[in-house]
Amino acid sequence: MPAQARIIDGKAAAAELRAGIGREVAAIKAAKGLVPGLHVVLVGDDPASRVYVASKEKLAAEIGMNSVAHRLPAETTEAELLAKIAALNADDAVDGILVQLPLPKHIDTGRIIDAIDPAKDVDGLHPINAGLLAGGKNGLVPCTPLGCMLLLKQTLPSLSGLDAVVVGRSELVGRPVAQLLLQADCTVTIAHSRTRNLAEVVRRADIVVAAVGRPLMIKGDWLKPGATVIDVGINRMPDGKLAGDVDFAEAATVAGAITPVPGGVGPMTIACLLRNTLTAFHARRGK
Ligand SMILES: Nc1nc(=O)c2c([nH]1)NC[C@@H]1CN(c3ccc(C(=O)N[C@@H](CCC(=O)O)C(=O)O)cc3)C=[N+]21
Repeated sequence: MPAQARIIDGKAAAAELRAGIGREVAAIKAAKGLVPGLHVVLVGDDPASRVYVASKEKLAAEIGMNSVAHRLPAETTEAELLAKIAALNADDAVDGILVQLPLPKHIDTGRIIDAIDPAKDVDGLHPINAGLLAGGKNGLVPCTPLGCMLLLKQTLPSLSGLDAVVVGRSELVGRPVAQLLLQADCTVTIAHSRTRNLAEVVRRADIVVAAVGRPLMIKGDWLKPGATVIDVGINRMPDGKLAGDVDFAEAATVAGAITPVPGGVGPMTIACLLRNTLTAFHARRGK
């Protein structure tokens, strides 16, 4: 069967978003002589993390931000990482701090996230930012959920009243994207590994956000015809290729619109990280 769904071009949307941020960065530099600074902390040498951090560094530099990667050895202790974060918190030139996840097992991730100044938490993961989001008074909002919403808003004329099903309940994606969908007046269901009749639940959705980390889990016949599908999954397959959480080949024959992997949510995540860095800059020292 031929693909019918509109392919949502996250790569193009992200490039456009970055170009706009680049123009803002240039204007800030011209007017104030200040350069927003994004600092990414990477502990250890996970190959996937290395690639992501290099990509964040490159794209931040491309739009004229001050982009610094702090690469720490895998043996870095929790106390040493906390000291690094305290130094970045205290440095006025640092607008955004992102600690690349996952961290080595000997480090308590929650303790590290809690130590980041919420005003510099461009990942939006600090409990203060998560709490603000849950209350509908957004501080810094997690990048991937923000990217999902921008793609949805450019795809659909209105989100109000639509049935949205989020598959996955992670702190990084599932929970925050559900909050944003609720703010956009969707009727939101958060499904997860214990959900009964998952296919039936997903079939009710006008909007499906798949964020489970299980390759090709969501099949074409799980979808309501015409549904908008946002695939957050980025799974490395045995053949080396990337696949989403949605079976794209099947889903594209049923959905109204769908994000590809790669080229969908991933590039938007990084663009939204740059957006958040600018937001943090404005809130802290853009006044
Ligand atoms: N503190 C923290 N914040 C994160 O936001 C975070 C993190 N840790 N750890 C890892 C995950 C993963 N992540 C991705 C971002 C962009 C792409 C991306 O741009 N992907 C390209 C393909 C890249 C490729 O070819 O490998 C795409 O989907 O088109 C992927 C994955 C951010 N993460």
